[in-house]
Amino acid sequence: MEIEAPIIVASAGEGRWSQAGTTLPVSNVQALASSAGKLTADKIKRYIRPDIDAYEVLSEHSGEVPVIDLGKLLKPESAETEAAKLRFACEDWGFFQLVNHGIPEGVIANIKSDIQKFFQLPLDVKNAYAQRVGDLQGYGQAFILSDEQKLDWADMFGLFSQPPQARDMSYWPSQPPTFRNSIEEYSSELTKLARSVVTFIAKTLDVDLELVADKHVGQFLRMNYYPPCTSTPEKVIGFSPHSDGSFLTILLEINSVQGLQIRRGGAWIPVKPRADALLVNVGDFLEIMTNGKYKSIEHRVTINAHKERLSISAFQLPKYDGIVSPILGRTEEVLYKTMRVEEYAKLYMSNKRDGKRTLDHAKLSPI
Ligand SMILES: O=C(O)CCC(=O)C(=O)O
Ligand SMILES: [Fe+2]
Repeated sequence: MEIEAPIIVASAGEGRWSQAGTTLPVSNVQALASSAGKLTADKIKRYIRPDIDAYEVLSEHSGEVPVIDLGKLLKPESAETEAAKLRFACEDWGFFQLVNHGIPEGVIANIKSDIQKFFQLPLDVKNAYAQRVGDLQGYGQAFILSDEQKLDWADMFGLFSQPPQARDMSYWPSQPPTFRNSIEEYSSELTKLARSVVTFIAKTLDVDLELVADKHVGQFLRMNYYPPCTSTPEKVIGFSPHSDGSFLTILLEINSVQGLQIRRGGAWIPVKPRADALLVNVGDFLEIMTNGKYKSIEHRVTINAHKERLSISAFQLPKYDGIVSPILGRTEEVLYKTMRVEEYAKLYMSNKRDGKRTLDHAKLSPI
């Protein structure tokens, strides 16, 4: 089996956002994982992370991730209490489970089923899709740690899906046959949902709604596939620690396999997947805009010895030629620089994703 094929990572669509990063050719991990017998020490070496245990994992707190009910935010009698919870979630956790989100069950079921089918396609078929969009560049997946190239145990496929006028479905895989339709429906539902969440977040900030809501204009969707790793799963990472280079991210955990962990108080808290929720997190741009009041929290994905894990991330993005500035810092000490979105995006793509490096660049006095 050919395992040195390029990773399924690509992006296309919304003009200049797609020029910010480069795709690095790395091995397809799903194929590598299924060649278990041939998974030699040498092959697995690039995936081993000696620092994986640097911080404690506190599983007993995994049920504490805040839960926000969109239905309650929409009802006048419960809106105020729920908005207070939303403010706390953004300030204190940077993450929340969104329930009663209103996305039709059928839309979720279709995207889940089609993404699972997509990753079951033969490697050469998936690679053909990746190569088709490859020259338009995308997210890389290799990390340079102490002179040695380290890789994440994941395959990814990502494309811009919004704004609608920039959406070109022909870049999306046409297999399974219902895939493009599922993506289109999910993407447009998510765009509506993101606007509503952004509006509620803006209300919690006590600033001109337009200042915040206008910042969210585009969406990048990325499917993530983490194969099981029968050899040393505890030393291999699915997704290196990072914070998201987005305004907000909305995550659907496709097959409810645990793996995502979020940084809190110097430890990692595993997130318990909830089939009835979407997981929302504050991204770097929102942290900058709120002058650090709302936190873009570091997170990572661990992997499983026996079960594959699938997810789809929807990054809500600001205008590429816009500016991001700490609008809430006017009456207090300003902690972040005013930056061009393009400048930040290029910095983000060029950095290894070890924690909050890119955000540190945006701080006036980096810690
Ligand atoms: O797969 C996950 O649960 C998280 C993926 C993630 O952190 C990302 O796409 O930025
Ligand atoms: Fe992330």
